[in-house]
Amino acid sequence: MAPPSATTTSIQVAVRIRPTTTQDAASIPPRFQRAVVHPISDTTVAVDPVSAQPTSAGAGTGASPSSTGSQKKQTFIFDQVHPPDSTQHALFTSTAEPLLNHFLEGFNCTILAYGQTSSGKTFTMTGIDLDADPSDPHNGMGIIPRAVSTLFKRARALKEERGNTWNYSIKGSFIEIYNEDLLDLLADDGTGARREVQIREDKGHIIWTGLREVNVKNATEVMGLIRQGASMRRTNETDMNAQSSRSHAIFSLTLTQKKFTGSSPPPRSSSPLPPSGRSPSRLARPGSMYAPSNSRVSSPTFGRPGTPSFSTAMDRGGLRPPSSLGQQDDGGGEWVTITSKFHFVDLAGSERLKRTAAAGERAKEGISINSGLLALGNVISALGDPARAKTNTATHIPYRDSKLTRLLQDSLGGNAHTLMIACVSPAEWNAGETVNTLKYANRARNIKNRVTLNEKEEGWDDVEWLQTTVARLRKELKTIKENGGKGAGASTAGGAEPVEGASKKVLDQMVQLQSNYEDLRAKFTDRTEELTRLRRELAEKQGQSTSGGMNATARYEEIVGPVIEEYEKTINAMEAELSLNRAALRHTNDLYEEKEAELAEVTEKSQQTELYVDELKLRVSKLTEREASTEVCFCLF
Ligand SMILES: Nc1ncnc2c1ncn2[C@@H]1O[C@H](COP(=O)(O)OP(=O)(O)OP(=O)(O)O)[C@@H](O)[C@H]1O
Repeated sequence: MAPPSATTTSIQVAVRIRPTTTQDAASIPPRFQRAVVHPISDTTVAVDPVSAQPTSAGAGTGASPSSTGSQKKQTFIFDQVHPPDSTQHALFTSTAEPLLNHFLEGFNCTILAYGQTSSGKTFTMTGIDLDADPSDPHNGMGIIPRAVSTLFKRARALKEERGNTWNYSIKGSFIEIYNEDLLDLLADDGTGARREVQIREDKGHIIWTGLREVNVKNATEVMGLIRQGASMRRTNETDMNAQSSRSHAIFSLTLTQKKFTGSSPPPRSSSPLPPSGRSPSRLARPGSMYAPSNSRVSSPTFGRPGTPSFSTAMDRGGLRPPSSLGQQDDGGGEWVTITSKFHFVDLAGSERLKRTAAAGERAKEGISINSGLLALGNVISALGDPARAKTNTATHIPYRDSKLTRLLQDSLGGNAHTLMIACVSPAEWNAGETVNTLKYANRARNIKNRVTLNEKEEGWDDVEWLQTTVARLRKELKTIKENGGKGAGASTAGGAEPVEGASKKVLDQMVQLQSNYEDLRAKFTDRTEELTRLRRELAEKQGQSTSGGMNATARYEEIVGPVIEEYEKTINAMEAELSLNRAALRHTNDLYEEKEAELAEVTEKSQQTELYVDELKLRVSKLTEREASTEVCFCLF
């Protein structure tokens, strides 16, 4: 269920009609080369009647044309229609650019290029002239490079405007689905082997695990990743496209923003990400901002559930030993993390195997591509079913029928602003596929997504943050120890060791608790996932039972029912244990604070003693001076 703050938004659909290409001239029989797809307005496209029923292939392909023909002109309405002469820049500004605003606000976004083989999907998403200037409106760069360049420009401007109350980091990943295998296009272990990526579901949200996410600092670095991934992607020559994509590819950007919510600006040292090259400050968190760039990670869940806030601890000075802070955090606020994902999806083209003259491996690829697209079509059909929208009933959506639909679950009917670009060829030869594409795209317009801001306060549920905090505290304790219990930067005369020892003990306890907490959470997630799966299967069986098979369903219920019950019990127990664990962590944190306060007190006393000693020393030297001058006077008399 979407959180109450979620808003409903429809999937936007833009159609792009590509111009006639030289490949068309070479591969399409001349009499079927005429353009039959025309924009009627900015939002309407028409497909002319295909009167002549082409029967022979010509052009040496030996294949049949795609269309069985239509005697009527067909028109379709979309959110946008782009004619063959629309430039890459114009397409970008009207489709991707507005989505970048949502992305920067913290919403997930997806752009999906859909269409038959050779309809211009890769040209639209990636384009050509990849070494050119992405801000130049005249070159052939596609949506991804332009979006990346714009994103960094905007992020830099925001940084300048907001100063140290806001920080960001960006990561890129690139995967492909090839023959139903999900592979990491950026994984490079030197062996040339491709790494598999897994899909998990956590409380209804899709998580991709095992993929390499690379920290990127500028558009040039992102372009490097795109080139690297594109070179790994399976492409091949078919009769219809000299460089046909044989896999579905998804390039993703993850934007992590840290926002300070206090009324007054946070102290410089509490900024989680230094603007440039500075080493992380002592309050830097979470670790992901500084994660080694080649780390293998799990993607963040979309719309993580609310967590008990850690703000109270932070407000009280939290885990910061005041003795080593050096400055006060009197901003009275807290850091909030906003994570958003932008998926750029370039699907492999739907194709008629006969027409692309596919055989052997090519045919296998084609079948796999088509089955993924078929599953996508079924998901779009189910989600876009007008009856479903009207009655608001929960229909079964067959996301699990393919890796592609599973991956895109959040983008289709889930938590994302999604734009589909339906790419079509203008030629009569392709009219059948074009009409199919337009029908699917039209149906996709009915799909409603529920978008919500992926915002969370740093807190007890944020393992990454807890880890960084513990690491930081350890470092600080070490500093205190090295300074002989004086605290970082303080000059005291010792006396803090016993308190420091106690403080360390509490900290160790906290680390232990945190690790237990993590284990427990992982188990909890697994059980919940299993339970969701069982429930869904049961619901499916129940759904099927209306069309017969009552006995089988009853038997299934008999078997699965107790298992579900058992899982529910375990999950309840785990939830209780998790909350106990959180309470223990909180309690330990309070203890830690107490010890830290004691340490600060001892440190302060030591400082006062030192001052007192200095004062005494001064008095002694003054007295000595006075005595000496008295002696001189005696001599004079
Ligand atoms: N808008 C356009 N302007 C100029 N050329 C285009 C345009 N769209 C596509 N093309 C050209 O058409 C050919 C096929 O395009 P592209 O490879 O992008 O198709 P595709 O849909 O990705 O195909 P596949 O599914 O087989 O990978 C390419 O040579 C491309 O440069």
